[in-house]
Amino acid sequence: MRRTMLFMPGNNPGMLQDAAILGADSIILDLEDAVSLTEKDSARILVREAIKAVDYSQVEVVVRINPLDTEFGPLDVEVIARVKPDALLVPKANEEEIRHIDQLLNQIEKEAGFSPESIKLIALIETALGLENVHNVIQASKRTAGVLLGGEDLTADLGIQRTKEGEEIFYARNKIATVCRALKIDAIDTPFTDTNDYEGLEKDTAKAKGLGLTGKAAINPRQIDTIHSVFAPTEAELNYALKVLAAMEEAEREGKGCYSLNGKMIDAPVLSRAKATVELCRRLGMIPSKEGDVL
Ligand SMILES: CC(C)(COP(=O)(O)OP(=O)(O)OC[C@H]1O[C@@H](n2cnc3c(N)ncnc32)[C@H](O)[C@@H]1OP(=O)(O)O)[C@@H](O)C(=O)NCCC(=O)NCCSC(=O)C[C@@](O)(CC(=O)O)C(=O)O
Ligand SMILES: [Mg+2]
Repeated sequence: MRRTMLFMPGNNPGMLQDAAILGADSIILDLEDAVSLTEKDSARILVREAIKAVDYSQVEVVVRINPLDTEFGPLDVEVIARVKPDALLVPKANEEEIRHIDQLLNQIEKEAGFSPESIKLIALIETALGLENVHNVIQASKRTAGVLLGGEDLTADLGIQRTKEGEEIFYARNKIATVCRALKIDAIDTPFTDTNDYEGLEKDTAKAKGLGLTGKAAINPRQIDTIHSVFAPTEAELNYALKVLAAMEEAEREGKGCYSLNGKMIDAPVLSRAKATVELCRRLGMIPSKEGDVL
């Protein structure tokens, strides 16, 4: 699961050291915008050494590289891929760049003796062109495991203002959620940048979830619990899903093909949503995982 992907500057040793125990599903060790030009080389070395030395087995380790057309990008791929992070996050992703990185990784994996395609890619969609081409961007590599929406850069590219309400990124969220769902990969929402506004974060996360995004980037550990709680089904949703499944079992016992719950017909989409809710609750440990324990 990638409910939370926590960004941290790749030049901050303290943050890299503690990153595994903060509770995020993924951590993004950033070599791009959070690191100044003068620190790019030292940050790359620090991130490489952290991946070698720190026990990150509890979290997914993602490294945001610099674009390949900068002097830093190619070296980021070369140096970081050799220590086998779980994934690289590709900023301002476009088709060509994803294809090129895929080829570089093929070569490195072969030389290093890693399994083919063991290093995944996450495409950071933060340009108008990337958004319009998102389907092709994803399909440029079989490694693409998710898309992350970059709201700040995208709105800058569109020449519009970024607001807390986020109406201006409705289309981007919608498009990314739909394409990712169609291609069965994760759709991660842009970070909420006011780290002290928990209510705003909760509303923003709920909006993204409501449109079909499957997780959200974070920029501070204090944001993790709020995001996780929004992405967890509520008690009411779980109870309803359990009732739907119980009604289905009863209908099956009675040989009925069609049945209702509290007067509402239960059809295939309702059933499949109920199964997905129960499955998610099991994965989150909200209910026991053994089949039959609950129903
Ligand atoms: C925001 C702030 C400065 C606040 O600092 P504060 O000091 O007030 O935080 P406090 O809460 O007081 O910290 C309490 C304790 O947590 C530790 N701690 C804090 N943050 C932590 C963290 N992230 N990871 C691990 N540990 C952390 C801290 O070290 C301290 O530890 P300790 O001293 O031991 O108690 C800080 O969080 C921070 O730097 N965040 C990351 C910023 C970043 O990576 N930005 C770039 C990526 S986004 C981006 O690029 C998006 C996009 O691509 C997309 C688009 O386009 O939209 C774009 O282009 O924009
Ligand atoms: Mg950005």
